[in-house]
Amino acid sequence: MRYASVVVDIATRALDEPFDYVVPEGLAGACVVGATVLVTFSHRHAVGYVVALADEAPAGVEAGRLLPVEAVLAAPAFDEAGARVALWLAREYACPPADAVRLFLAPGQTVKVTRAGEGAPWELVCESSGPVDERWVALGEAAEGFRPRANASRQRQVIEALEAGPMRLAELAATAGAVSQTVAALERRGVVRVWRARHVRGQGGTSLSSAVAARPRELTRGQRAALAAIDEAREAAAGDVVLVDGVTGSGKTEVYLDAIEHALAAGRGAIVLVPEISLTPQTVGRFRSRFGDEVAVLHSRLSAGERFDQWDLARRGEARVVVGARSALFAPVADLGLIVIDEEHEGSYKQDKSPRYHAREVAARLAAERGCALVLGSATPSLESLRRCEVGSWRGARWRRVEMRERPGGARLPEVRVVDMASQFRGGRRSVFSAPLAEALEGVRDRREKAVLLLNRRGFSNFLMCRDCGCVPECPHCSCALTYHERTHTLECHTCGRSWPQRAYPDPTTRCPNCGSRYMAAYGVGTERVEDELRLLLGDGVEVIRMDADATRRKGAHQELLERFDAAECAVLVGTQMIAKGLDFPEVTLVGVVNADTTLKLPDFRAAERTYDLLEQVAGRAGRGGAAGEVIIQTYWADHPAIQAVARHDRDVFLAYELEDRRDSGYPPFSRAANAVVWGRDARAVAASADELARLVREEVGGEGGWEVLGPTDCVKARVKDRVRRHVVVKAPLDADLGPVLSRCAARLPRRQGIRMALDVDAYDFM
Ligand SMILES: Nc1ncnc2c1ncn2[C@@H]1O[C@H](COP(=O)(O)OP(=O)(O)OP(=O)(O)O)[C@@H](O)[C@H]1O
Ligand SMILES: [Zn+2]
Ligand SMILES: [Zn+2]
Repeated sequence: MRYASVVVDIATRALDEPFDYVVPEGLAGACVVGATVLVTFSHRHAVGYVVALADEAPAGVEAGRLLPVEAVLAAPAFDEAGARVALWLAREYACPPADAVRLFLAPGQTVKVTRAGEGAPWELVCESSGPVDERWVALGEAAEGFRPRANASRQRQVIEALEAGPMRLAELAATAGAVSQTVAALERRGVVRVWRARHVRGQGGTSLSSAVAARPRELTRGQRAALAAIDEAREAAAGDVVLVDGVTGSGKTEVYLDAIEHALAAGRGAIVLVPEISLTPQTVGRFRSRFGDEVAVLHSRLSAGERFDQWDLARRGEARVVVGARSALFAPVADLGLIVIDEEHEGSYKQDKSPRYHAREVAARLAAERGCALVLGSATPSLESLRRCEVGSWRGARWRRVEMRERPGGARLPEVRVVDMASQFRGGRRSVFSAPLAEALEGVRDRREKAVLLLNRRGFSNFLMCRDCGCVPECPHCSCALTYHERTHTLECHTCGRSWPQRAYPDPTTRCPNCGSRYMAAYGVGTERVEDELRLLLGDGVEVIRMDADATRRKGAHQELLERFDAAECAVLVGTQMIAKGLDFPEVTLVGVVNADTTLKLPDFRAAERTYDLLEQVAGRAGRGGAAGEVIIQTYWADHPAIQAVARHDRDVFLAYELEDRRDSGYPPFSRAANAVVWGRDARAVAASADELARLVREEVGGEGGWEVLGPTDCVKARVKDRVRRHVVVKAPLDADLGPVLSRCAARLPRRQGIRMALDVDAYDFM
């Protein structure tokens, strides 16, 4: 007899353990680890996932009493190693095992057991995105004379992509986004042809020729050292970690490409994670031009069907390199040799909804389970990774750091100038641009070059402030400062999305809600104001491109703006955080940071680290080509170590200050920190639950060394969508079982109507 350990997936109940079932003779072939199965659980049908198999009945269980697996519903999506990682993830991040297992399932494939209503029969619903799309697309007869309308940018994108030759529809979608409707429209006019064909491997001749062309001339010394370390780690097959600590533009991506090539040559696959925002056609193109059809791409802008196709290419072994955002980590790449996480310091690798896992930590676990190497790359590594490399190991794996300090071809890091805005203001200057920055921008215009201007956070500092009492209007539902939008004269809440006409808030005469003063003035700057002042300063001869959350809301807009910037002769790109990452435009000679400080003042222990990362990354956009680059940082806190470190290209200036602070206050990387948030409409019930939770945790770990329970207190965002929020912050030693402790306490909490709770282990957001 075979026995299956099954994670049962029931929407209304968070079960925290797998359950055992008997595998009937007839299902023995199909009921393997990773399969989706139908079982009976507390007198009803339920979907489950097989996470382990055994030949003996589990200890302490009478085999005859076990229920059978009733049917196999879907082919396996993960193997034993995947199952072990899923169960570990659930424990580590205090989430139900079913949530963790679902990360590994085929995208868009859901199997549910539902019923129409109380008493109605249970029904099995299988939704799947179907088998791999074998459709091909090429330019058709009508392509010659066809001119897409000016606003049909998708059409233009599709046609441009196809000019290089026929493509699989799925591949086109992976580079250009969701295109099915565009392709259908073009097909009706004969501009493109679509046909079905079995994709045959090894006949994609085009990718091979470009592969040779794309190879760099010669690796730098740092690149060679990094590559050797990665090869060694992969061959050791023990989950070793290599941190590629390379200055901006030092050629980290080239190292990943070579390392993957070596892995493929050794018969092993690779997974590459990049932040969603950096997953542009350029980035994907670098991988495709090297590895052609071996590459599958996974990201959230694909339709469910397109994601399934890409995922299935990996499962069938046709694509051995998967490039994608966070969730690509769970792609079914057989014989994995390498996991690469680019920009490993990025906060977006922490998922902000359940399961609240951190891709870096899960990748380390996967690497250990699969016996592959983990490569972390960044110009500004996280303090956690730096610390582990200094210690030399973490959770049984070896961690080592390789430095790449030079840019290839002798390109130098840009000069950085810090401008003290307080003295600019005292000198009577009211513009958002200091004198040095204005002058530098004029220089860019006169020399017909390009500049990048960073505004720290969209509209964060662009709020109304009372000049008499300092009061800042807040959202009555979310207790955070309202953002002032000049164009529309509205005040907007960026937590819940509500907005008010400026004149209607707080009253028609725009008086201060606190003291009644009439001197309410817009404070700080938003991207729109910078855009306006820029046009005023530079006149018509310079293209000004604004890139912020508003300008990129539409699908594909982000990419179009970057292409406009690329194509322009002389241009300034103005934007928020999203312009700081990964842009590689050699003609950029000036980077200006309009307001470096806003993120420094956030109530979060990582505020200084985030500011340092952002400034160093954006500074790295300058001087990547032949011409020397210049960076100008405007700040009210010129002496802050985070800013001084960037000015001097010396990370140690920042580390010395920051590490001492973290050690003193007992925060990561010297400890772990979790955030438990309780929310609901009833403030008293919220308070009671939060109090109870804090008490339970204190009871369980109180007196143990290294543990500390803070709160409960109101969250910084104390109200969101009319829910009151309180939280408890728990600090624990590095080797503590933080997740299990919190789950146990949460399970003992008395249930209260309408009260919700989120446990965030190793949290990144404490607001
Ligand atoms: N050995 C080399 N010889 C010549 N050019 C190279 C070499 N390695 C990389 N390059 C080029 O240098 C530029 C920067 O390289 P790459 O994008 O890999 O750097 P990066 O470290 O990933 O940058 P960032 O930190 O900004 O993301 C690219 O245009 C790349 O093609
Ligand atoms: Zn006031
Ligand atoms: Zn709000």
